[in-house]
Amino acid sequence: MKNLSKRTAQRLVRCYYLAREARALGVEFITSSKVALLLGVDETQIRKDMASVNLEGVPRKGYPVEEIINRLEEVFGLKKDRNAVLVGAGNLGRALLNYPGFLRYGVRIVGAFDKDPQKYGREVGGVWVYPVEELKEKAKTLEACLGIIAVPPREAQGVADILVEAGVEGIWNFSPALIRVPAHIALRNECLESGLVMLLHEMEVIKKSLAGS
Ligand SMILES: NC(=O)c1ccc[n+]([C@@H]2O[C@H](COP(=O)([O-])OP(=O)(O)OC[C@H]3O[C@@H](n4cnc5c(N)ncnc54)[C@H](O)[C@@H]3O)[C@@H](O)[C@H]2O)c1
Repeated sequence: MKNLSKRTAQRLVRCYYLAREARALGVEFITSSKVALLLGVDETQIRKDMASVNLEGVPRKGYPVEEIINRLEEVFGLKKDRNAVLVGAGNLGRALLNYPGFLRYGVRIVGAFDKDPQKYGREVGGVWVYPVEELKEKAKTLEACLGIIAVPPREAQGVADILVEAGVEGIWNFSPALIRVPAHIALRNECLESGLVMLLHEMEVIKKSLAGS
């Protein structure tokens, strides 16, 4: 299988959620036209996307929902168990530590770190919070391959550098800082604030166009 383009991967992630929803409703097959309609994309594109991960439909029935889920979990590497460490046990960090949903993707947060003595030396969501000075060593012993950053933006690059030294393979950055990592590290910047700014901007644009019409 060739490497997926970013766009194909994004569409397939949405197909994956759709298939899970369908399974929860007891649906066994889903047609490309239904997927296309629900995702708001062209049907031919959906067939191409499915074919790119070797998924084939059954004539007059569609794609087997269970097969979509299994195949995409394989493609996205969701069948592996992975340990993660979280840095910054503040408001957002605590919410992430208390969220059990990452386990569904094989991701277990096995340790948290903070620089504030009021925050470390206790458990949050069943995860022990250590002083950040122990991050590099502990992330190694805890065999963490994923680092989650929930510190203020000015601290994010320093934390990312330590995570890289600790040997993580991926960083999930929730701070708005644009951090830099070496090419062999996967990086995802999850800036909720910029999503909010885009939404507010869209609201303004819609309002203006309605006022002008
Ligand atoms: N709270 C939210 O809903 C939210 C939403 C979107 C984005 N964010 C972003 O997430 C980050 C955290 O936000 P928050 O609201 O949780 O802030 P917060 O101030 O509540 O928590 C930040 C935590 O990081 C710790 N910290 C600071 N520097 C550190 C370092 N070098 N090493 C280890 N720990 C360190 C602090 O002691 C604190 O516990 C920010 O970058 C923020 O912009 C937060």
